[in-house]
Amino acid sequence: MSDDMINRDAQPAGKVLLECRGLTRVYREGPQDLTVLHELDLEVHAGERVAVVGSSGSGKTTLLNLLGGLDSPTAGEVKVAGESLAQFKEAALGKFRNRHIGFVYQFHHLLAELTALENAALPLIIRGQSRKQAQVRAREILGRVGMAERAEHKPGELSGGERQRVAIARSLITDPSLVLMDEPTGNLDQTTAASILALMDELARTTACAFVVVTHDTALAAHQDRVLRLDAGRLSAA
Ligand SMILES: Nc1ncnc2c1ncn2[C@@H]1O[C@H](COP(=O)(O)OP(=O)(O)OP(=O)(O)O)[C@@H](O)[C@H]1O
Repeated sequence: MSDDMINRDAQPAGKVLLECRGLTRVYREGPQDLTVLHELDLEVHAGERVAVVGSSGSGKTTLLNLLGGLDSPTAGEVKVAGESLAQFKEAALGKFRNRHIGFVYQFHHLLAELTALENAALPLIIRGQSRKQAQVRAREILGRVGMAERAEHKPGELSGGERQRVAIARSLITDPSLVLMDEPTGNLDQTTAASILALMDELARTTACAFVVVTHDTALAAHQDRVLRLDAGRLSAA
């Protein structure tokens, strides 16, 4: 058995980092209710990587938003690191997110007027670190996603894949315990996508960071420890 397989087998024994019980999201639009997630249960362990696949409109982004506290469930509960997200008021939730959760959005959400370095450093500055300290760490993490040479460029001067790599660096800079990714390799060529996968592997192994990755990329999904399919509001093994 390779070292890689030994590590993968060991991961589910880690503590439960993310827990959802009876998670339900109903959109009330006009006369008809749209139930996108229906009493969904999910557990993700520290160091585990889970892919969520499903057809367009099946509710993958809705699920990710609930897991990260960007949206509130109609019913049910999300716990991250043992804490129920529902207990937090907005400012406290923001702090909790900054401490525990990294996001990579489908559309990277970088700030246009900041350089790649400044964008990647931002979560640490929000957390109260000095600009200088934050930028040293940002330079390091940009190096890990192959973006050291482009650190001084603004998003408008970068390609789609380069912007995505900056967004990934920004999501990882706080050493989060949970990273939520919406189509992280959507814009990337195979080589860059492979380097992102390698980085995720290393982080899951060395920092016990857990990943929930929404994707249509079958190679990316197959690379995760578990693949779940979202269909008719429920999750099942794919
Ligand atoms: N704010 C909203 N109000 C009403 N309906 C919504 C809202 N957001 C999403 N929906 C609907 O909920 C369903 C799930 O949307 P969601 O974006 O979660 O799907 P998805 O699986 O991420 O899709 P895709 O793969 O196309 O990105 C869709 O039918 C969508 O139209």
